Amino acid sequence: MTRSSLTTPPPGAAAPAPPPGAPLPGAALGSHYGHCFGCGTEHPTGLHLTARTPDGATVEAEFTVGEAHQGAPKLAHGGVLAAAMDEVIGMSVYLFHKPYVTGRLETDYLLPVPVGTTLHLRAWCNGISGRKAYLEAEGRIGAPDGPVAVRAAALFIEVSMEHFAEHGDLAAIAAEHQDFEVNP
Ligand SMILES: CCCCCCCC/C=C\CCCCCCCC(=O)SCCNC(=O)CCNC(=O)[C@H](O)C(C)(C)COP(=O)(O)OP(=O)(O)OC[C@H]1O[C@@H](n2cnc3c(N)ncnc32)[C@H](O)[C@@H]1OP(=O)(O)O
Repeated sequence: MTRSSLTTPPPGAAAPAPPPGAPLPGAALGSHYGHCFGCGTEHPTGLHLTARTPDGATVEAEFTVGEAHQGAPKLAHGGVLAAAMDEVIGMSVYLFHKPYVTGRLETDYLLPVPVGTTLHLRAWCNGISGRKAYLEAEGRIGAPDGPVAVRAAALFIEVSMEHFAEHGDLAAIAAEHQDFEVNP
């Protein structure tokens, strides 16, 4: 992965162990919000990612490229692929049960991804330092060990739940998100 210093963890930044109550190895992760473009089941043209954690520390998901996701004819739009990376990375940092948002997302596009392709996504954390989480993801064509089409490195920043309250309904977020303390 070609990455900048901004998405490279500083020396000594390690990924913490999942906290008590974090999803167990093998657990499905579900959608964090029905209208989310990445994982929402109510979104008409979203990515509809379904994810699980094989080991409690990484996230795996699949995304099948549809007609609604084209950039060039019959090829996935690069921004849509970046959204898939953003989503699966967001799910992986959510394993630590704190709210984070994307600060920076760097993406390498290695292969074109045709409509109809199922991308096998994987994301993991390379380290956390203060409010900054350093994460990485890849998308492989057709199978978990297929050719790598997309790679991403990201810096996510921990925020308070009030970050979401300014524009959204915190009570509704809390109702969907039993895992998060609204007033920690
Ligand atoms: C819906 C409800 C959900 C509720 C619960 C969540 C559960 C989730 C579960 C499952 C997730 C599934 C996946 C979700 C979807 C994927 C995630 C997205 O797409 S998120 C949307 C896109 N991102 C934004 O909209 C951020 C917009 N930006 C901001 O709000 C601010 O800029 C923010 C919060 C990122 C930082 O602002 P500051 O004021 O809090 O903090 P400052 O001091 O500026 O930064 C802190 C440190 O981070 C560095 N930093 C910040 N941004 C940086 C950047 N872009 N590049 C490099 N460094 C950056 C700064 O230099 C600073 O570092 P130094 O402490 O000084 O060392």
